[in-house]
This record gives sequence, structure tokens and C-alpha cells, in this order.
Amino acid sequence: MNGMGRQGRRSGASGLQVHHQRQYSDNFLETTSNGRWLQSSGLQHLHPSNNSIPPLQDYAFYGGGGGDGGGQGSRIYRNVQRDFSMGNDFFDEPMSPPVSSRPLNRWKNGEESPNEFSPGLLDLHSFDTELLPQMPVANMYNGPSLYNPVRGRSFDDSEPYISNNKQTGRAGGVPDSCLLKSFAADKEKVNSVAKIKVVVRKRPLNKKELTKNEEDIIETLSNSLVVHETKLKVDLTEYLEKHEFVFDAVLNEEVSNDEVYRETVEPVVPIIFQRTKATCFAYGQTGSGKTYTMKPLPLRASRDILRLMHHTYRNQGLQLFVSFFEIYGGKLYDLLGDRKKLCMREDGKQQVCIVGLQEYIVSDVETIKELIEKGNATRSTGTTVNEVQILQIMISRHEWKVQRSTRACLP
Ligand SMILES: Nc1ncnc2c1ncn2[C@@H]1O[C@H](COP(=O)(O)OP(=O)(O)OP(=O)(O)O)[C@@H](O)[C@H]1O
Repeated sequence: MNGMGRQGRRSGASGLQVHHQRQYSDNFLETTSNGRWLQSSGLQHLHPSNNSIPPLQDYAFYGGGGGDGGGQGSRIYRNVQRDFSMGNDFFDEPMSPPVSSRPLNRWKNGEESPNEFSPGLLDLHSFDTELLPQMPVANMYNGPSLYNPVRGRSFDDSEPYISNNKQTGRAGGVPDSCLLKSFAADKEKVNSVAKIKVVVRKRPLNKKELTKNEEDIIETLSNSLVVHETKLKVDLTEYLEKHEFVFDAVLNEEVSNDEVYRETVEPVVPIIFQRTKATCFAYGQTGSGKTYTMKPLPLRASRDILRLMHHTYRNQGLQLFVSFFEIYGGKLYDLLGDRKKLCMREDGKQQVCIVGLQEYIVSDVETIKELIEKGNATRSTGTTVNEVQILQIMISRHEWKVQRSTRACLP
């Protein structure tokens, strides 16, 4: 969100969510089921037929000032998103026709073989996961706990969350009756945590706004912000109307990108080792700071994911896959695959796949950085209403991929 003057600016926010996706379409935005998916993903405002659900900024921020893009009092805005999601596909059952053959290290090696690089299928099905454990997972980041085994369903076990807790508890010598109570309490606690976390970031006034002597009309409080809107009485005297909006967290203009990461993505990182997918996206008006906010997040997340893979989950044959695609004008394009047009398909189990999406195995942050730069260079630069870039970071067991690839050959 932005520091705003008084002439018609609104703002943006970033959020996290876990979602399901089910649709079948060549044109991503045009089907009812896509609409459902977009809605469940918090992207409903991208659906052309959906005028009923206002995007957050449509009611939260308006009448702000200056800068590019925001006309005076205008409710028109560029609905651009910066998005990345993380997850794993280590499920008990195959969720979709699997990747027939992955472009293993294509980017690194700069060579292709027909077997290795034919189009794959990316399973976008999200496990109906435990809730985002803000409370439990936050604890994992106290000091060296990042390296401790995480609780819940993970690559370490195939037992449900509660069983794993039990094991952890036993190791600590807690009596069974207490354990049962504590498991129940834990489960209840997790169940009571929201799946979606909305964080608003205020950006400082930019040079243009400062030059114009515009006022900052946003006041940030701990988890809310107040918009000071100037209004005119009938006798043309000015008065201020205050509008307060509450969010899960509000970050003021002094907050660094590191703090944004800690507040938003860091707590989710261990969760993706627990059969879950997580999505973080930013939305807001042009110039509101989406790129500035989102750009550092994937690399920081990758660093933590790799650290967990190399410590807590070492020797488990885990690999990290990266893919990057764009939804542009209602269609999908592979940003790491020469902007090839992709399509979404639903398999026999009604799981959604992106057919032909290139995925790259990565083992270091530097390579991920290169891939992101490559994707950014390929992305659209237009000013359309519907434009989303989605970077996906996925953890998988190599053998699992191979197993699933075999199934892909079946009719
Ligand atoms: N929190 C911040 N602190 C300092 N500068 C910021 C902050 N947020 C944004 N900016 C600056 O504001 C300008 C616009 O930000 P940015 O490009 O991220 O906006 P955007 O929402 O991605 O815009 P667009 O939708 O047009 O791509 C940039 O110059 C950026 O450096």
C-alpha cells in the first residue's frame, strides 16, 4: 500500500493463501470452473464475468493522490499481480497425469534431448491442507528451530498430523493423557488459524508526490490503518473523514523487505514440506509497490527451502523444481519456455494440470535467480487489465516423479 496524497490514488496489498484449483480450459479466464478456481484462489477479480466481488483496494483505498496511474477520484486501476507459489507434490496418490518428461537442468546444460524435454504436466492440485499455522510455525523460526524437524505431515512420514505430534511428544516423555489433550488443543489451534493472511504494506511518498507537497493520508496502527479523507461541506469548508481498515498485519513505510518476508512468507516455508501448497501474491494499483515488495521474496524463500532440504530433510532425495508462467489476456504462457502458449487440462480425477509447462531442477539460489530474471525478461510489458505472473517453486522426490512419469504414458 502506498503513502498517498489527496488526489486520487489507491493502493495495494500482499496476501498469502492455500487453494484448490479445478478447471479445464484453453482460455484460462473464460469458464465457470476457472471462475471458481480464481475465486478460491483469491483472484476472482480477474474473472471477466465477475463484477460482484470487489477487489480489496476497490473499497479500501481511494481518493488518494498523485503519481502515475491514478486519476483524480478514479476507481479505474490496473489490476496487475505479482504472484508466486510454493508447494510439493509428495502425495499418497497421483493427483494428475504426471510430468511425462521433465526438462531436467535444461537451463543449466543448455541442451535438449527429445526424451528429456518434451512437454510435461504440472499438477496444480492443492492438498486440502492444514491451515496456515501462523502460531505453530512461527515458533519454528525461533533461533535454530528452522533446522528442527517440523510437525505435521511431512516428507519424513506418511502419518497424519496428530500422529506425528504424538511421536514428538513421546520423545519428550509427556504422559499419554496429557499428550491426547495437547494434540487436541494443537489441532484445534491449527484449525482456528485462518487460511488466508492479508498483509498491507504502506510505501513512502515518492519523489513526485513529495515535490507536489502532497499529504500522507494514511496512518498505520498495529494491525489496521486509517485513511484520512478530505471532504467538503456544503459551505465548501474542508473536513476530514477517517476510515479504519483492519488487516492481519499492517507494515508501515519504514519496514524493510526482510521484515516483509518474515511477516508473510517465512512462516509458510516449513509448511510446504507438509504436503501443502502456499501462494503469496501482491495486488494493487500501478506504482503501489508490488514489484518492490514481491521481487526479493522468492529468493529468500528459496534460500530457506534449500536450507531445510539440506538440513532437516537431507538424504531424502528431495529436489526443487521451478516454473514460471504468465496469465495474460486470459491465456497461459510459459515464461521459461520461450513464451509458449500453455493450456489447462483436467484429468480423469478432476485434477488440474498445466500441459507443457517447463520445470527446472534447481539446487542453488543463484540458478533460481537466473530463472527469475529469464522469466521477467520474457513477461509481457503491456498495460492490460488481466496480467499475472506466477512463479512456482515445488519440492518433490525424484523417484516419485519418475513413477508418475511412467503413468503419464498410459492412455
Ligand atoms: N516500500 C517502499 N519503499 C521505497 N520505495 C518503494 C516502496 N514501494 C515502492 N517503492 C518505489 O515505488 C516505485 C513503484 O513501485 P513498483 O514498481 O514496485 O510498483 P508496482 O506496483 O509494481 O507498479 P506496476 O504495477 O506499474 O508494475 C518504485 O520506484 C519503487 O522503488
